[in-house]
Amino acid sequence: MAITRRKVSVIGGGFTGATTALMVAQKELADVVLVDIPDQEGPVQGKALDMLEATPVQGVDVSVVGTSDYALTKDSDVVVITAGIARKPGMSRDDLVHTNANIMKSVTEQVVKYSPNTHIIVLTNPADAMTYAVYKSSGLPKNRVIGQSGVLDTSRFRTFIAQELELSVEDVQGFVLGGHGDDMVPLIRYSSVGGVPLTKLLSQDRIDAIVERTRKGGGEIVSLLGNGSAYYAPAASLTQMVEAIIKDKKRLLPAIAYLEGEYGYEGVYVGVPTVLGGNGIEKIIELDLTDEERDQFATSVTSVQSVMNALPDEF
Ligand SMILES: NC(=O)c1ccc[n+]([C@@H]2O[C@H](COP(=O)([O-])OP(=O)(O)OC[C@H]3O[C@@H](n4cnc5c(N)ncnc54)[C@H](O)[C@@H]3O)[C@@H](O)[C@H]2O)c1
Ligand SMILES: O=C(O)C[C@H](O)C(=O)O
Repeated sequence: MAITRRKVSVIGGGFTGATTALMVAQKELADVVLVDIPDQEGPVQGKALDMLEATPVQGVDVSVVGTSDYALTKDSDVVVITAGIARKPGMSRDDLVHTNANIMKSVTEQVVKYSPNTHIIVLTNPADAMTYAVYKSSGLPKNRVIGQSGVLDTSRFRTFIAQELELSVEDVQGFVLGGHGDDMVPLIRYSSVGGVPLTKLLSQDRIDAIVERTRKGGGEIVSLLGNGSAYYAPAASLTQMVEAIIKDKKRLLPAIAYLEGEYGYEGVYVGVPTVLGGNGIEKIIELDLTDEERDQFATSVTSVQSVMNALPDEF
C-alpha cells in the first residue's frame, strides 16, 4: 500500500516563511510547498530548490517546492501563513493591521479553495487580530485556525531566565498569556526551573527585568536588525506547532485561540494555554489567576480588541 506523505504549505517566502520551510523539511515532518506572490516566483523557487539540494546531506526524504500557484498546496495538512509586511524600527505591530488584513483575506481564500479541511497557523502581525481575520475569511472551525505568539514569547522568557541563572534552557518552564504585544503577561507563578519555583531562584527585581525584556523582545530584535524582524525563533516556534499537529502530539503549548467564554471573554482571539494535537486546538486550559494577573490579562485583551475593531468591515 502506498504511504501518503504529509504536506505543509508555507504562505509567504520571506524571512520567517523560508526559515520555517527549512526547519519543517530538516525535521522530515512533511513535504513542503513555499508560496509567494507571482512577482517573487523566481526567488521562492530558488530558495525551495536550494533547500531541496540540502536534503541528501541531511538525510531527509521530503520534497520542497517554491511557487506562486496555490494549486500545488492542494490537500495540505497544515498551512502556515507568514505573508505580509513586517514592522521597521519605530513602528508597532498594530501599524501593520490594514495592509496585512487585506493580505490575510486574499491568501485565506486561496488556501481553503485547495485545502478545505486544513489547519492554519497564522504568524503575520498583529498576530491576534490576523488570526481572527483568517478565521473569519476561512469558514474553518475555530480549532483549526490557530495563531503563533506564545511559543515564541515563552521561548524568549525561558532564554533570559536560563542566561541569568546559567542553567540549561531545557529545564526552564514558563508561560506567557495574552496578546502578542508589549502588554503580554508572563506568568511568574507558573514558571519554574527543574520544578523549583522561579521566585525561589531569582529576586523580584531580576524577575521584573526579565519580564520587561520579554515584553519588548520583538522590538529588541527589530532595532538590532534595522530592516525587518525576528525569524529564527519565530520559525522554530512555528515548527514546534506544526509538529504537534502533524504528529498528534497533544502538546500543552500557548497559542492564539478563539475564546468563547473561557477566561470570561467572548469572540476574541488571544494567547492562552492550549492542547495542540491532530485536531488543532483540542482544548483550552483555564488557569486560576490572581486579581493582579487577571487585571494584566484584561489590559492585554483590551489592546487586542481595539486592533480587532480597526479591522475592515468585512471581518
Ligand atoms: N507572530 C509572531 O510571533 C511573529 C514573529 C515574526 C514575524 N511575524 C510577522 O510575520 C510577517 C512576516 O515576516 P517576515 O520577516 O517573514 O517578512 P518578509 O518581508 O521577509 O516576508 C513576507 C513575505 O510575504 C510575501 N507576501 C506579501 N504578500 C503576499 C501575498 N498576498 N501572498 C503571498 N505572499 C505574500 C512577501 O512577498 C514576502 O516574501 C510579518 O507580519 C511579521 O511582523 C510575526
Ligand atoms: O516584533 C515583531 O515585529 C516581530 C515579531 O512579532 C516578534 O515578536 O519578533
